[in-house]
Amino acid sequence: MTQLSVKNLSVEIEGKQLVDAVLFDLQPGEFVGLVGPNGSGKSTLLRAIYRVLKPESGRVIHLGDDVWKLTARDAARRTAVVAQEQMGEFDFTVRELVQMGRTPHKGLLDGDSTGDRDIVDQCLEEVAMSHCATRSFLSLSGGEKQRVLVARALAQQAPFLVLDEPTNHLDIRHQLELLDLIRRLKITTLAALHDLTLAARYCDRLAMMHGGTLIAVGTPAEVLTADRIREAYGVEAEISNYDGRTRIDFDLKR
Ligand SMILES: Nc1ncnc2c1ncn2[C@@H]1O[C@H](COP(=O)(O)OP(=O)(O)OP(=O)(O)O)[C@@H](O)[C@H]1O
Repeated sequence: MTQLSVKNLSVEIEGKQLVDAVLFDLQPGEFVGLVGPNGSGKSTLLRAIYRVLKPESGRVIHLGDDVWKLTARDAARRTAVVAQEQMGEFDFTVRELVQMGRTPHKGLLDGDSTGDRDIVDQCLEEVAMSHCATRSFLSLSGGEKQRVLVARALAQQAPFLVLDEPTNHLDIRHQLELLDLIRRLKITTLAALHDLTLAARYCDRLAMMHGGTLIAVGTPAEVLTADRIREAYGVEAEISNYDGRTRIDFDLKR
């Protein structure tokens, strides 16, 4: 069964078409990278998928149900999100913040069970942040905050993960570790990514946006061609394959 179907999704804000009739499917366990230049509509598309921005038309079907018709609680059980503007202003400890990921699974008056605590511990461990469990979230560095937000999303144990530039703020080691973790967990994931080389290496498929439309969906090798990179990003690209890994050299001019 297809896990997620995005059907002719269009988003308009103040009369501007930001996402135009986007159509694609995600299969269970797939890691799909959403790529495209600044302002191409990646975050807007993701917001419509995780129910923050109501689409003008089209539908988002998750496991057979229209996500816009689910209750907020049901939606949170199905989709975990690491968004860009989620850093928050209220101060919690790292552990409290990750515990919030368990909320959709609990009743109004339920405390934290041992099971919940174990899940929180394990998620902090996954992102190598256990040593900061009692620290104030606001005192963390940008990259540490990002990893805690990933831990919170993992603690939600939703079958679908949406990440908006999850490697933002991360140093190279933590970028590799995070992408590796997502691959290992085999949760169906849609992630906006800027680094095309890393996207090619870790994603099963890529979806490329340009000017609000999806211009290509396919394997990294199918999507990342010099012509398409020129069309979307306005740069020249030389693509090579070294030991089965895609390498891309970029240039402003040929
Ligand atoms: N609330 C809004 N009102 C008006 N324009 C908006 C609004 N939100 C986004 N836009 C515009 O829509 C376009 C797409 O923005 P979006 O954030 O989806 O792009 P993106 O591909 O995620 O970009 P980036 O790579 O820079 O994060 C941009 O031109 C942006 O300025």
